[in-house]
Amino acid sequence: MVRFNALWRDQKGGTTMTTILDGKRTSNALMADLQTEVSALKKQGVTPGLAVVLVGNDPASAIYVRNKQRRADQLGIHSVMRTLPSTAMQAEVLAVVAELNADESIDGILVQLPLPKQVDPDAVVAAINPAKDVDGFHANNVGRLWENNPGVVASTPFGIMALLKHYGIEVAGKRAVIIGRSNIVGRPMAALLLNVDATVTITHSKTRDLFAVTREADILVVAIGRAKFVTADAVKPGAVVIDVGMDRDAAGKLVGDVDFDSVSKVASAITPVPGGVGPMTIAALMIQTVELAKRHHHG
Ligand SMILES: NC(=O)C1=CN([C@@H]2O[C@H](COP(=O)(O)OP(=O)(O)OC[C@H]3O[C@@H](n4cnc5c(N)ncnc54)[C@H](OP(=O)(O)O)[C@@H]3O)[C@@H](O)[C@H]2O)C=CC1
Ligand SMILES: Nc1nc(=O)c2c([nH]1)NC[C@@H]1CN(c3ccc(C(=O)N[C@@H](CCC(=O)O)C(=O)O)cc3)C=[N+]21
Repeated sequence: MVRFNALWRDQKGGTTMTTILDGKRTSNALMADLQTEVSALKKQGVTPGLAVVLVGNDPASAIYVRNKQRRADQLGIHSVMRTLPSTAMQAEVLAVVAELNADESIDGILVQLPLPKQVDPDAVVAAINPAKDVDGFHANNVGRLWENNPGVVASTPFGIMALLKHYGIEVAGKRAVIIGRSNIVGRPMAALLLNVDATVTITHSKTRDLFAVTREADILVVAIGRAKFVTADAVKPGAVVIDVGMDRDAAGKLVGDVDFDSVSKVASAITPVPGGVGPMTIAALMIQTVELAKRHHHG
């Protein structure tokens, strides 16, 4: 069921309900379907295997690691965690990746980003077997995405696309604006939206008059890493607003990059934090781990 909260005023001055895009509920629904698939695979003697490599102590990574472990356990996905200290050298990280590449019980490998500064993320990502690259970060998989060929894609953008689809939000022909150009969110998000015929603009810290650009958006995806950065004056009335941020406010509470209270009054649909993009990212990771396991065992 669609949940509503505020009323927003449309361009003709009428009032309309705002849809809260509930990532938690949507994720639970997708995981119920995936459970059937995992159970069927297990009957054939195949247990999907996921390995997570965590180096150091990034706070957003800590949340991610905890929640995906819980979901993997629930589904019966074999999940292993390799933790290295923040002082680990690049060679140690590469050695762990090599070991997981060779491990037959592992279908998907995910290296948590960011990595400590002495470790080059490009070198680590390049070392992952592209067939086990469940995050879709390897250049082979990034290339396939931009060529609009099927393959694994970054979990967060994949999860966002699944959420839009679940709520029946049309993308073709729409103006999509993304704030942020990271390899893990902004860039793959742009490619996925482009592949379904949105007109896409990517903005970043050097963008001039940022809010003039974001006000053009029918679909606005925000992945910056600054608490409540996007306020109502950045948003066109009726826009769909997707908040990727995992930030802390002054009181230490988990909040997004979007000021939910003001923006939910102008948006037609908006994701909350928590309970929006985060759970969809986990769902996407589980779906793609199972997909890789199927490819691995059945070709
Ligand atoms: N819910 C989830 O599943 C996930 C949540 N996250 C969260 O999303 C947020 C973003 O993550 P990530 O993409 O990895 O972050 P990065 O730090 O890698 O990228 C941030 C981007 O935001 C841009 N930016 C920074 N400040 C501004 C500004 N003032 N105006 C416009 N653009 C700006 C940067 O621009 P420039 O390139 O010019 O520096 C950069 O492109 C974080 O809070 C992170 O924790 C991340 C991944 C998954
Ligand atoms: N290689 C890599 N891939 C990533 O996708 C990746 C990463 N590294 N590094 C860190 C960021 C961050 N990230 C999150 C995913 C889910 C939640 C999540 O579950 N959020 C819940 C939080 C609920 C709670 O408080 O527990 C929610 O929003 O509802 C958070 C953060 C993925 N990232």
